[in-house]
Amino acid sequence: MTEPTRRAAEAPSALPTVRLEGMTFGYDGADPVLRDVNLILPRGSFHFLTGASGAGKSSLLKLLTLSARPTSGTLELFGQDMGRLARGRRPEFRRRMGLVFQDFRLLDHLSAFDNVALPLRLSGRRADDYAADVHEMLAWVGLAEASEATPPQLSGGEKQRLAIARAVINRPELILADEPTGSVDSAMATRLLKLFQSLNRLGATVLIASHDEALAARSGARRLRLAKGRLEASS
Ligand SMILES: Nc1ncnc2c1ncn2[C@@H]1O[C@H](COP(=O)(O)OP(=O)(O)OP(=O)(O)O)[C@@H](O)[C@H]1O
Repeated sequence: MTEPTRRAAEAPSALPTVRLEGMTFGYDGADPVLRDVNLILPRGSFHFLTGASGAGKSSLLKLLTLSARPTSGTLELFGQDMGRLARGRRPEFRRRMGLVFQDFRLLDHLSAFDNVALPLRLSGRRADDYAADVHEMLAWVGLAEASEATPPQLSGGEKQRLAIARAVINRPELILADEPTGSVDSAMATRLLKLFQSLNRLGATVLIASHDEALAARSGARRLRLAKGRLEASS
């Protein structure tokens, strides 16, 4: 099976895809779970974010996906200050991201094919134009035979692979993935890592949050580590 064929992303720009400065975040007035986080993800970079359970990895991703707002500090995405962004413009920025959630968030009433096709349909592409791309992506994540199955008919690992296929089908500029290999065996984890690496080579900025230190080490990606809400570069 060949790697997915994709057009190269836009030309690089000097502005980083993500810039966080002095960011602190706590849930509903509780003690901060993230403290004074400074982070720059240059355009086209690939980072792994590791850290113990409860360290704040998912919380950091929630901030980057605009699902939560920092208590203090600055968040810039694609060169724009999110603190000044009108609420109604958030979907516009989210559409530039491919999101892989820990709980998958698939649409149970749609087939695997239609789950993956959804972002393409929403962006106005026609079914006869995108069908081959969807089948190619399903094949890449090992779900060629399951295109008509609905998520409840799939195993945990298959759902995870489907969620990844849906997140990246639209060639997002920024891929944010929360434990994207937590439900698959190590051979599939390596295969999914290759998918993220090939999308990164085509220009996507990638941040993967994972417990899997061994996969992070094998990835060759830059490493970030959260410990008790504080971010440190680990290599
Ligand atoms: N919705 C919430 N409301 C209140 N506290 C929360 C909420 N979500 C997470 N927390 C708390 O924030 C802290 C960081 O949690 P978070 O889920 O970000 O960690 P994590 O590193 O992603 O953990 P894991 O690897 O287990 O997914 C934890 O102490 C957690 O209990």
